[in-house]
Amino acid sequence: MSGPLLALDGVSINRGEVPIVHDVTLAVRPGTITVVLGANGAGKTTLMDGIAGLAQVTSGTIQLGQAPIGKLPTYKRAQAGLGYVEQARTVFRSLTVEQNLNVSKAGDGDLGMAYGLFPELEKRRNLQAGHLSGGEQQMLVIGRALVSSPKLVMIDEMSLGLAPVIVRRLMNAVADLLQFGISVLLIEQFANLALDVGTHAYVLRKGRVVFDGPCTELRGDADRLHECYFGSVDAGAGEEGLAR
Ligand SMILES: Nc1ncnc2c1ncn2[C@@H]1O[C@H](COP(=O)(O)OP(=O)(O)OP(=O)(O)O)[C@@H](O)[C@H]1O
Repeated sequence: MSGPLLALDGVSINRGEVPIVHDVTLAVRPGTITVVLGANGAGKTTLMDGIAGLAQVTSGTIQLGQAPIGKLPTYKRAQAGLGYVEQARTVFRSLTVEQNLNVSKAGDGDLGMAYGLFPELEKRRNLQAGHLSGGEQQMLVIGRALVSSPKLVMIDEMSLGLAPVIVRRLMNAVADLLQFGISVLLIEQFANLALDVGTHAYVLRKGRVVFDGPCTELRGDADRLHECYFGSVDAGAGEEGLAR
């Protein structure tokens, strides 16, 4: 496929009656990790929720491959090949690892990719998910998104509350997804980690795209990143993610 796998054109999204995301045009090319960055409250999660059908898209178009998916219910977007790892790291605590994966399995999906990416999970397949560490629970949540063989996975802030060494392990796994033919749209609070694995980056500020370019343009350039996040006036709060 030569065109983008996921293409948004002029997309605006509301939360209830409140416009949050404005006129976003964005593309994820096949075989790439595309990164969405921005300060707290910039609208990153709302953007992903809109793509998944969990927040109201008020204008614009969303295409997955050749198919317009912007008016489909969430489960049909998932059937069309869209996986979504939401920010809340929710597992069924009393079910085993394998049962958690099977719950998410659609049709002839299988667990091979999840276990291939995270051998830790295969070793603990019969353990109740509530006994997993935070990092392993995040692996399980990502693994659940893989059992339906998605074309593209959106991952929202998988690093929340996890130690840096675990975050790096997860980032490596995200990079490995490309070998399974899965492209990624990644929201990450630790900008530099995301820019290390990503190909293309967008930065959102107040719901609008203020940067659209290769990750290499932002990698290691704290001043540029700061300006994208906060503009030249708002400098100050919420910079903890920029340093890592
Ligand atoms: N359910 C909701 N109802 C109304 N407003 C909401 C709702 N969810 C989020 N918002 C508001 O939308 C704005 C964008 O929030 P969103 O979670 O999309 O940003 P974000 O960039 O993902 O931030 P964070 O990094 O904090 O998750 C914020 O001002 C937030 O208060």
